[in-house]
Amino acid sequence: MNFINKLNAAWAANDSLLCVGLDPDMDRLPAQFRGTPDGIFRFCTEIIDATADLACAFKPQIAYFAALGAEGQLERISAYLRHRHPHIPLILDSKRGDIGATAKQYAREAYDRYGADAVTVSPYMGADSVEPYMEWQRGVIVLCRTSNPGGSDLQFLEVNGKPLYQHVAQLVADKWNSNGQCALVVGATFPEEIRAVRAIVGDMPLLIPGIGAQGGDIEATVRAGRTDAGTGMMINSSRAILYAAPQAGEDFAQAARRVAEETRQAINAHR
Ligand SMILES: O=c1ccn([C@@H]2O[C@H](COP(=O)(O)O)[C@@H](O)[C@H]2O)c(=O)[nH]1
Repeated sequence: MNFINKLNAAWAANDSLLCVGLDPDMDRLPAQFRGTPDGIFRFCTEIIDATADLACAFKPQIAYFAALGAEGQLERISAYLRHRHPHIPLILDSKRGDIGATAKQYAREAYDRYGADAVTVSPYMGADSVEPYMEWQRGVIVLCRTSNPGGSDLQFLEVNGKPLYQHVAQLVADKWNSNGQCALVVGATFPEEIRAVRAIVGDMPLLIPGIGAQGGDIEATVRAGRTDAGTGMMINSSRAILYAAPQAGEDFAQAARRVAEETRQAINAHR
């Protein structure tokens, strides 16, 4: 099943637009997972099992694995997700961008090594830098209006009367999405920009990081980004779920589940 079909099915099956981010930070892992050879694998798979019926996608950010030399554990996490929860898409957040020959290797890394259903890419180097991803017939999620304040430095520059991020949205909608495999990253910290992007791209899915630890407003995000069908979004939360402070009697996975459920409900209240 291709990425968009799988995403549509997960939205419906779990009644969820919540994407659970997998950003394992060694300094914040529960003590039992630190300093062991497979601690990241065990932590992430417990989070996956605790939230798989509440999520429309999982999004590992590759830096958290690569920085620790834990790419092998990410491979095992991806295989685990495919085996145990095959209906939930895996989005590899790697934001690569390079010349075509190198992009071909990055695409292989994402789709073959990690078996990702979709991968985030930077549009900055243009069409030939994303073409190798398109050849795989999987999901390609292009950075458009990122959630960080510094994203405005370039993404808000006026070009021919409109901000650069809107040109990116238009380019992806008109040209790069010819096989219907694209999505865009737009931050929850910028709901007006979500609204503007939605108006440009129709029903194209949006990956929306920035709620939870970054403080984005869930209601404003959902109102701005929902499609007529009440879907169209993968609203990501990573740290707020992974490191939810356990309440009395809870363990870390139960706390993660509680926050994931609260977040899903908060999103669904405005769909
Ligand atoms: O514009 C962007 C693009 C990607 N991210 C990534 O999403 C998560 C957010 O984590 P939180 O803990 O929920 O803040 C993280 O992996 C970022 O690299 C983003 O935040 N903004």
